Amino acid sequence: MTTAEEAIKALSSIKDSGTGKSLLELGWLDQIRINPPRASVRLNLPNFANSQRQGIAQEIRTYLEKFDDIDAVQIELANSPQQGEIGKAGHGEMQPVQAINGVKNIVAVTSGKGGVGKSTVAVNLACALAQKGLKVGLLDADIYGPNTPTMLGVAQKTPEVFGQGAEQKIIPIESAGIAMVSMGFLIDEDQPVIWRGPMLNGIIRQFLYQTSWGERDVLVVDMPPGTGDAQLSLAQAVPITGVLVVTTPQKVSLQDARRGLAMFKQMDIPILGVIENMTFFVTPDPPERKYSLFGSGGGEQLAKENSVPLLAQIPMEMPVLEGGNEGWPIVKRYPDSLSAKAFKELAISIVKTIKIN
Ligand SMILES: Nc1ncnc2c1ncn2[C@@H]1O[C@H](COP(=O)(O)OP(=O)(O)OP(=O)(O)O)[C@@H](O)[C@H]1O
Repeated sequence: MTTAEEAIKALSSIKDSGTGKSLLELGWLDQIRINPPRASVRLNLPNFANSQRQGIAQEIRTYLEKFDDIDAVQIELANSPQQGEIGKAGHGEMQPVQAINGVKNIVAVTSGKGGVGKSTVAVNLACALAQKGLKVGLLDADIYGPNTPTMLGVAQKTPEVFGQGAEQKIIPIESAGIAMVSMGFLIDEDQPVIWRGPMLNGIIRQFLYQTSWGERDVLVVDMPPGTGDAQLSLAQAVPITGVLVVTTPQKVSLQDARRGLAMFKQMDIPILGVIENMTFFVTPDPPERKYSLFGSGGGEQLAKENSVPLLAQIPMEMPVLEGGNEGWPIVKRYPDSLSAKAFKELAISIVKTIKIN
């Protein structure tokens, strides 16, 4: 007669497709009862693994039905305390955040509102960090506007994938000394995409764990704007070193940025600081004049309210936009411009804050 020990041994070869770790090791197999011809298994999956539920259940059935005396396998779901809760997923007592092998720091670039320059900041910060000799990765998790491939001039490329099943790995695209992967490589830019929570979870986890990142001092993550499933998925999956909140100076942008910042704060994830973009407009023709097109003081106010530093004020300059369109980030194209200098100073602050040598 099949024993519980034999069943556990058989099930120990089922792995989480994200980390490659066994379900037993992860504590996702909560209870196993063997009473031939019946067997029952209780799963205790964290929210982010819900997209794998059906696949895991199928694998459990396949393994247990191989025993001659078992022909009915029941799968139950444990009531996970994490269900639906925006809790202390990142740094508190809740299980399980899993680091990415070889990745020392994860910095998420976020904003409350779209179009404030989050991707521009993520790309230029990544470039400026790489220019300082750091090993940098960039994960573009912006499902609604994955435009970092365009900004880095690699929109036509497709990353290679090797291996099979849970062992599959994505090879990041190399550009400007950065290893990057993007939602933009997977979806058609011109087609609207409706992402449901579990799908989004699965894809973000694949990008995190099934990318061959190698050794990285920093992985910069360009988040979608807002406070949705993508933010939650990231926060529940990996230990985030800190978050950078991008805003423009005006009040309407600030209100959204406040919400974005509050979400990460609520999850106990450190806020590294605020970045104010488009602080003033610099005319392309001399004499150099500065125009505060969007008012002033917004970034400073947000930083003060939350007792975090205002890490950078990035001017609005035509070459930033041109560089973005042409796939040639400003820190590389015009390293002496005011914006490039601001991005480089930002990189220095980040290196100091997260203590990378
Ligand atoms: N400092 C700047 N000076 C000039 N243009 C800028 C600046 N920052 C961003 N832009 C331009 O503004 C546009 C929006 O920027 P970006 O795509 O970085 O914003 P986003 O917040 O990531 O947007 P989304 O929410 O769509 O992802 C881009 O065309 C970009 O080149």
